[in-house]
Amino acid sequence: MIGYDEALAIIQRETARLDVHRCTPEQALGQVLAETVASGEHLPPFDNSAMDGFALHVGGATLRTGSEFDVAGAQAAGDERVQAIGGAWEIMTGARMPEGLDAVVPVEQVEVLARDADGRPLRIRLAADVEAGQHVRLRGEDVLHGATVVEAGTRLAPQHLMLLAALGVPSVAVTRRPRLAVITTGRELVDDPTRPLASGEIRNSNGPFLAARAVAAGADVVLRETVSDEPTAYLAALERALAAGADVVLSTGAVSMGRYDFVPDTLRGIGATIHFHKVRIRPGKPLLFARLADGQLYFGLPGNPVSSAVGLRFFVEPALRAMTGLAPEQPLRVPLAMAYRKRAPLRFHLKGRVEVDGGGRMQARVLQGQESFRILPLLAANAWIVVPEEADFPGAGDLVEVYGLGHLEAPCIGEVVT
Ligand SMILES: Nc1nc2c(c(=O)[nH]1)N[C@H]1C(S)=C(S)[C@@H](COP(=O)(O)OP(=O)(O)OC[C@H]3O[C@@H](n4cnc5c(N)ncnc54)[C@H](O)[C@@H]3O)O[C@H]1N2
Ligand code: MOO
Repeated sequence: MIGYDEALAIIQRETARLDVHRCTPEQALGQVLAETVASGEHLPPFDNSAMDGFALHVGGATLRTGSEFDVAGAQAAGDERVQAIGGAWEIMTGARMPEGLDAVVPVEQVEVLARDADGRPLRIRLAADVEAGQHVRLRGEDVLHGATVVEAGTRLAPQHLMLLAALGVPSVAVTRRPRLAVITTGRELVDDPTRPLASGEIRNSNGPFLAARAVAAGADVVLRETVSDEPTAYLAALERALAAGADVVLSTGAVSMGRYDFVPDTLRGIGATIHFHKVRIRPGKPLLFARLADGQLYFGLPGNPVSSAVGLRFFVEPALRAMTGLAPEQPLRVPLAMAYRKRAPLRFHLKGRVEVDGGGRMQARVLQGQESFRILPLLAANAWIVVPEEADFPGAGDLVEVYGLGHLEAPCIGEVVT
């Protein structure tokens, strides 16, 4: 049986970047940039005023309170380049600075001494000193033409769209979203919530969870089906998954030691390469990772609900990152709130809460109810706490690794709940 780091290295070795296409930045929201974007424009594109007021020429000295100026013209946002020859120019926020002027005095710091018949100011007196450069936003002050603004490997968020729009970037190169299929196995499973359970049946909770988590992880779910414990029914579902274009197929159940655990043998029978089966982790030890004959990745997740969640979070999500060009994750390291004794020399993935104590310090608390069939404690969890194989009894205050509930979500920080 291999350890987690070895398993992760195999997944990364076996995972290739998906193809790249160009689309508008808005269409690329949530996707990962495949090429670095450099600015083709200055931002701001011209020197402009940060205030409604009057533009002046200051030069090397300070213009003193009480100085008076005739108003030579007016500039509003959208007005084109204009040459100023002395005097004050009435100016609006965002308007292009008249050439030759280098400062703006806000309208609140000016006394208007005379106006024309339409109420436009003709002469002003300064009610405050004015320094060169004040309230002027310089061309290229935010972004210079040619500067790198978004690196390849960045997942585009709304703030990237704001900057790319400000710079007039019409299209970006992004890696397409991975397509994923979920096949839940087990003749005990019931998908219809209105159907009463017959003896021995349970409801399928892995299917809806994994499909929702896969979407939150940046994948498109192209198929979700439940099959009985019949290899033929399973193979038919797998064929439909591949026909739907899946890059990654997940199944739950039928990977352990039971008589109906048909997934490994059935995969071998269709020419899949099984890279590993069973990892030194809890929960989720019987996890299987394979490559199908046509190159698609296959994750056989154990059937217990939390085992399937751990399999998705710590095995499938790293593969989705590698497929889209996101760098491997870095966990937070947070002190444990209370000592935790592990019951086996395995790497543990624990339902946890990151909390802030009374002194404002972060702590990670292992929740009650760690068994892999227990779903309810997941609702109190805001993070996964990972305790490595070699640490058997980490004490209060020892640093442990903390991961968000999904790879695109930072761990939340909650209040201490007692
Ligand atoms: N003799 C051994 N038995 C088991 C071992 C072992 O090493 N030796 N490992 C245990 C561990 S750990 C796990 S995890 C499970 C994994 O079993 P399978 O992946 O083969 O899954 P199933 O047996 O089909 O189901 C396990 C469990 O999960 C429930 N289940 C399955 N699918 C769903 C679903 N879609 N929604 C909700 N619950 C589901 C299923 O009814 C079982 O209770 O094996 C242990 N046994
Ligand atoms: O490791 Mo199993 O995944 O304990 O439930």
